[in-house]
Amino acid sequence: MDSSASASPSAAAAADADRYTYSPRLRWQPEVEEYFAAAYGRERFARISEALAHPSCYSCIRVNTLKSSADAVMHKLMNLVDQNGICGGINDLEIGQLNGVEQEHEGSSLVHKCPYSGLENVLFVQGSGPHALHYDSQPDQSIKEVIVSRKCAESVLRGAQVYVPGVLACSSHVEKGDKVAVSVAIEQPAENGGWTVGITRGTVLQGLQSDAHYEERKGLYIGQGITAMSRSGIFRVPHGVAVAMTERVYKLPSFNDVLEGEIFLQNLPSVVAARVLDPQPGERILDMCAAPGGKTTAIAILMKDQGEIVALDRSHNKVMDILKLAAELDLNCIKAYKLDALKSVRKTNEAKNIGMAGNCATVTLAEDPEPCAKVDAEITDTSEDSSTSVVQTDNKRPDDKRYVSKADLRKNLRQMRNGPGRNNCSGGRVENSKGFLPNSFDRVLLDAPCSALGLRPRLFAGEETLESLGNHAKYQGRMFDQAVKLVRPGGVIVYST
Ligand SMILES: C[S@@+](CC[C@H](N)C(=O)[O-])C[C@H]1O[C@@H](n2cnc3c(N)ncnc32)[C@H](O)[C@@H]1O
Repeated sequence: MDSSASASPSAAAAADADRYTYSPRLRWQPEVEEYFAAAYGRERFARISEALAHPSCYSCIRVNTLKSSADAVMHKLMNLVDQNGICGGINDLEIGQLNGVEQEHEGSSLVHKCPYSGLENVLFVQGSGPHALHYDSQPDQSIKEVIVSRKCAESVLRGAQVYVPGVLACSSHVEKGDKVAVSVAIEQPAENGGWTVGITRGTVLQGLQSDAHYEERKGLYIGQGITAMSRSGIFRVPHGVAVAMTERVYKLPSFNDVLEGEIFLQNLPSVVAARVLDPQPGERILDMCAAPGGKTTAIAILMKDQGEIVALDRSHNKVMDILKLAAELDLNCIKAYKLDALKSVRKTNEAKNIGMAGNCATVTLAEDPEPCAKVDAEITDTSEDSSTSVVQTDNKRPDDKRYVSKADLRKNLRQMRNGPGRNNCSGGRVENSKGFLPNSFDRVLLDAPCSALGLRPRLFAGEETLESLGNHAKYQGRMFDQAVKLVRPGGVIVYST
């Protein structure tokens, strides 16, 4: 490289070996680091912190047992590994090293059944890493490079390709088909006491020490790949693969479009949460923070798609995600609604006023000619208390767009008695819910939103302060109060985070 041109070849090689490695150090707010070091012990927290910056070396797959069996899927996955190497191009030699012996069939050694009782629907597919990589360069030429965002790098470490929006900077003169080293730009302390990435998208790299964040990227190389477009293309087109990874620090299975509808990639603790809830066919279940629906669909499958799962999320688009996933897995017992879980207990006097027998007053009716998303926006924008503004109509002006007539409410009630009909399918629509009566669910899953500090790999943890961590706990506590009210006496609540 230019920067080491004046050094001896062996010194330059040593500097390169040091530079082109993956040895990230997770950054925390100093107060948070101190807090955890005191809580866990300094050494243990250092180990936790180091482990968080690396991905898990296996993928966990939940089988949709309504469509297939664990044995059948295991067989198919083994064949796929043998035929296509879904494990990101692990070659025979590495497979042999991974298992200590030369393997004739990769699949049988890489796909395993979960050994824990009650989790017979779970399979593990083994990946490998970290691998020490050799980054190629032409004699007398600097290595061509691409710098990606942290989020992009976290996905690449889990097996994804580099997509266009994730690229921050690129060497000059990169053409389609060039081999590039891929590194990641991570937030650094800023002068104002905050954090900054400090690279403007489109920055040109010269392979010099004067390049953007040259020093800081030492030890942050996640692999090597072939560019799928030129430098100008990467910064011109809105989407698509920018770099197809050929060598990775971590080789993990990629399940893009593999056995769609038959399998779902899910972390083991999430599978366990649904299992512990132990839902029974025919029951009424509430999943309070449900998107994108991983646990909701696990629950539906455990219930053999019989009964009712009410899946809530406060985000319109995320409710759409739940509906899409349910459709993909062919599950019909899931009803997803947009609702702030902090307001999921319906006020009982309101229910009496409108003679509600059930619990769900969907604001948007099947016959409503306006897309629900529009109604959502109106409600969210105009009222702090979005869940109550719609039905308390008596004091509303007739021209108020949020006004819902008694006829509408009666229609709504009829609809509830008769079932959701076509309105239950996604079709781009999302229904609002008014909340639910106390004691009205057999089981409640509260998978509360959290700091996500335990999600691996995590390359930066500086955004959380002690105050924000404390606030998560308060928010979670308020949700738990709602869950307690909604479960029937003798019912079950599972709290997971
Ligand atoms: C941990 S994720 C849930 C993951 C989900 N249970 C699964 O297994 O796929 C937390 C979810 O809570 C939602 N959320 C956050 N605050 C909420 C609130 N007040 N009411 C409803 N949903 C909320 C977020 O939109 C996010 O989708």
